[in-house]
Amino acid sequence: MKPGPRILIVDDDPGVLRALRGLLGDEGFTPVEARSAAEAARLLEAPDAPPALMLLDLRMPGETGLELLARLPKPLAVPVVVLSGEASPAEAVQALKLGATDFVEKPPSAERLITALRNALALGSLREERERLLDELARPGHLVGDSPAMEALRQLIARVGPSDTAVLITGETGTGKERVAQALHKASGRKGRLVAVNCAAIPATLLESELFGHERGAFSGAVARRTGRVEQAQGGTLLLDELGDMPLELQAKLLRVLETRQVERLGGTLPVPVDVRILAATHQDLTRAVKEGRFRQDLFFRLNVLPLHVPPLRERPEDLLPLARVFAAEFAGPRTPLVLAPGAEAALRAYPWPGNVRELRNVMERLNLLRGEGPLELRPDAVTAPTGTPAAPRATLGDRSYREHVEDFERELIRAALQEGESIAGAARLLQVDRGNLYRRIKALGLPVTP
Ligand SMILES: Nc1ncnc2c1ncn2[C@@H]1O[C@H](COP(=O)(O)OP(=O)(O)OP(=O)(O)O)[C@@H](O)[C@H]1O
Repeated sequence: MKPGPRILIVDDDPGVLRALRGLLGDEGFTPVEARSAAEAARLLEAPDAPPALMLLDLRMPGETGLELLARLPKPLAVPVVVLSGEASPAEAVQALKLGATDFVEKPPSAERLITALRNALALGSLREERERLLDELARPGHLVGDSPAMEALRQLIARVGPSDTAVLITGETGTGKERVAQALHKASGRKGRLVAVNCAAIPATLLESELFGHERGAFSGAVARRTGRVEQAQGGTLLLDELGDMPLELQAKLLRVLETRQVERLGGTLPVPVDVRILAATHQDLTRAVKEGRFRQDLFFRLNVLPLHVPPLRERPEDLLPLARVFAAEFAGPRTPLVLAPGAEAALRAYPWPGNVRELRNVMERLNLLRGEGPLELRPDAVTAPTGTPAAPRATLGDRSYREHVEDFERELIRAALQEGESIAGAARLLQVDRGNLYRRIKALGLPVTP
């Protein structure tokens, strides 16, 4: 039989140790004993068999339980249940503040003690699970997901990452193109930074100097010399996000940089050699843009050497739960597991996710904000609720705020403009607003960029 979890019992009283040893052994735990705080500290650090939990007496001669808790690194490496007896309630509260999970009065009732130990162990493994998930999310370029499509993407990234060739990353809005770019940069082993430029968010008039930099006095307002993003990515990777929105004349300049591997700052005379790997991302159909004369064919060929497509989330349902779990871990507190209500997984699969992974992340964030005490429960209505279909305006707000009503209206207006204008630039023209501002509103409202 597999030995049960190791419980480190810390008490100076041999009688108590003996009684606890018997009780815990009977319950299937593996007791380990320490008669002083110093001995406990040593056992906690044992690299081969660290205990799963520490049951700690507060009153001990020499270093007390509280003193030991105070000096252990935080967060505590193992859950701690304290035994308070002669110790005052104030000391027990102090122990909880120092990170103990629970306290049990001495002499403990067997039932109360075993429940406390089991709860603390369950909490400990939840914490570990959360740490693991957060770790997964924070690892730069790590792609979460169990679908065959994600696995294929990971393999492709490992293969093409180390080359210097340009990569064109395509996929709907929010599918994770930027995350794929981070993965490619990491796999490239290039020493420099990954610098991202969003070609749709920067006004067309500023994009050139943003990319290529300028010399002092190159234009009115150029009060100092500025290096462009291409140069900032020296030795690293430049991600041109929303490339389909780059104005035609800049496309020509970009092509020159790709061919000559040199940039010319605005107002500058000497070209600067650059060693930069170019990645481009777009949700647009560039072949169509080429046909319609909005995108240069030569640049398209140059960038399309290694096309990499990120499929929409609705085509890879196996990724839904792993992603939901990492986002739950990201937003919810350490004691909050994700609980799936009956029908929740089916609802996730049935929903078309027009905003893809970003939308799923928003759903998890909203769920966490609306949660009271208790677990983060994903119910089917979390995704089936109509998103932002505005009710006919009434003079009352109902259960929604003024701001939410206004945002609903804005969402519908922008959605319609995107549909009719066929791109952000087209929608901006229809609405007579600045393209960069419109782009930011689209993101803030959680709308898909794709018409
Ligand atoms: N496989 C994944 N694993 C973990 N996080 C992901 C994954 N895919 C997407 N995300 C997260 O979802 C969000 C949206 O992803 P990202 O910004 O990369 O999408 P995008 O395709 O570049 O969007 P856009 O077209 O709007 O620029 C980000 O918070 C990103 O970290």
